[in-house]
Amino acid sequence: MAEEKMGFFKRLVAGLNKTRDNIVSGMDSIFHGFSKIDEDFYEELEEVLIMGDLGVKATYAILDDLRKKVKEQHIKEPIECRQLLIDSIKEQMDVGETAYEFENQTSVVLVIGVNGVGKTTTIGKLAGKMRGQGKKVVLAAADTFRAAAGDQLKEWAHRSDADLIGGQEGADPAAIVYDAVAAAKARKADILLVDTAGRLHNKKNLMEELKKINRVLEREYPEAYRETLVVLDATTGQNALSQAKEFSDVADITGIILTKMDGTAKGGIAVAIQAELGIPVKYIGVGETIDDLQKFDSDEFVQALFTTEEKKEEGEE
Ligand SMILES: Nc1nc2c(ncn2[C@@H]2O[C@H](COP(=O)(O)OP(=O)(O)OP(=O)(O)O)[C@@H](O)[C@H]2O)c(=O)[nH]1
Repeated sequence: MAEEKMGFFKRLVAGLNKTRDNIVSGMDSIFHGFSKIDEDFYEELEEVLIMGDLGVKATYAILDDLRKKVKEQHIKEPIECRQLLIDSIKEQMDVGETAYEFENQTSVVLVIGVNGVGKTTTIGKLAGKMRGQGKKVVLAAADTFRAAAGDQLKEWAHRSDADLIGGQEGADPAAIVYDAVAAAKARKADILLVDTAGRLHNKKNLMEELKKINRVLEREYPEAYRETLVVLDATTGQNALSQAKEFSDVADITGIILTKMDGTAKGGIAVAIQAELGIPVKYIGVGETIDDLQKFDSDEFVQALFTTEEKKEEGEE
């Protein structure tokens, strides 16, 4: 079947193959390998969850919850823990309903992320998505630190049919944002997407830069709905989690975009991010083309993760 014909769920199931091998296969062999629920059973589960990048905090919370339910419901068979564990992961990931309000009104979306995580590609995909909904999109190339960043964004602006402002290497990012706001207003844009730098090794400068940009936006564009998204590379696992933590120290993050979820074994990081930080993963990147950005739904994610070979057929509809 052609890739583009695959249903959303089936694509998600397929994209999570390596993560599934990493987490669910290990769990299933524990469920089948143990004849009773004892300390060794919990210890082995703990190892699988930690190795699966769910993070220490979420792992402990999930196992505490499992122990509680096993006791309360007088569970005796290890295999009965499978569904309890699925429910528990979903509960830990619960961050309430994820809002996408910026899609429905005049808005400014600041996009932050360190080099190489897929920030530029993601902004291009987002621009394409918004253009696809008939929206007028302006891109602000305010990541002026890296020489090629502006050129790369220009290419994506062309591909997604969005207007581009800025991109001059070494220019003041806040000045670019100022110009971009003027352009967005003049052209009656629905969405202004701002590509900002994310140099975590210099947190103080980053904080100052974001403050300056925020001041410009508050002053010049108070009517616009605000969103601040951090782009993280799922293949970096725990590193992505620590980047998310560091960024949340310097900015009011409203959502995460996890890139490269296609084919990574470290997709469990989505659990760690939502469970530990309470910040919603709003989109996942599932490939390199303009259409490879999907809205993220944690229940669906956990369901897809635990969909085994024989159950995949059901998910294809
Ligand atoms: N497989 C896959 N590749 C992706 C995804 N998102 C981005 N990439 C690739 O990751 C690489 C880095 O993406 P960029 O957009 O250049 O990354 P960046 O964060 O903008 O990095 P700089 O431009 O260096 O700041 C590119 O080769 C992209 O095609 C994704 O969801 N899946």
